[in-house]
Amino acid sequence: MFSFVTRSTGLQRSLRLGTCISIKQMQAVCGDKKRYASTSEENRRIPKIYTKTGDKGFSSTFTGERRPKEDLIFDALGTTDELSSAIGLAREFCIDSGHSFTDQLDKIQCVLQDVGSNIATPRSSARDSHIQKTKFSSQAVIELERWIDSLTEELPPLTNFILPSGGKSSAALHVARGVCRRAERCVAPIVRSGETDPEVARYLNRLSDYLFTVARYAAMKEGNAETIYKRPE
Ligand SMILES: Nc1ncnc2c1ncn2[C@@H]1O[C@H](COP(=O)(O)OP(=O)(O)OP(=O)(O)O)[C@@H](O)[C@H]1O
Repeated sequence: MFSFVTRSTGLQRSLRLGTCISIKQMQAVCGDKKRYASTSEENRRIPKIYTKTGDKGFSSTFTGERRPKEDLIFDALGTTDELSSAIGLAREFCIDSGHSFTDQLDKIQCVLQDVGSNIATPRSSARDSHIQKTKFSSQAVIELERWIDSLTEELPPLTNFILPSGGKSSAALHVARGVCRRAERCVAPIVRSGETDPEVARYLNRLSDYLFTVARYAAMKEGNAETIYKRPE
């Protein structure tokens, strides 16, 4: 028999994964949205954000496995979350400056939710249904490449090493780029061990190039000079 309690608990866990909730996954956990919407008043009570189940230094993957919090999976999941937060902050500066590319940053934050879903579903404990629901599409990499190429067409060629600079939007995008490269380092070992989809690593690798390019683009559009590396005297 369908047990909403079990599914609701799963949804709460999924929602608390933070980086790994997507509509696809919510529907996966809830069965479907209609079913979720038609639950009784009692079941619709707002759940507490804390379950205390993580207090002893262990947490759950989306496949239901318990692992220590220092596990490579949580490291990669947490760093992807930091990356999305860094992009979110940069996006706020970019909106204030009226940049045209903020919808790209929105889209990237959504894709990073899917990256989180993939990471939170280690292949060694995933069932076929988990794998299908959290499959990461290579389409997102192609889209990033298109954006990079189009922004690059407007930029003057790079002739020097530039330092993170060029105004608040640009500098914040460089911070996000640094976090992206850290996320890439965290993901590398879990891709190598077969736990995570290699497309996730490709996406993060391309995303740091996008963030570098869009940081330069933001500086250019705002008329801000980028600081050029000079050998210290
Ligand atoms: N420190 C962490 N860094 C990255 N990911 C984490 C961390 N702790 C938990 N997670 C992942 O994020 C999800 C949501 O985090 P949450 O803090 O709610 O988990 P928890 O600590 O196990 O539970 P609770 O906070 O209710 O005791 C977890 O199910 C787990 O997959």
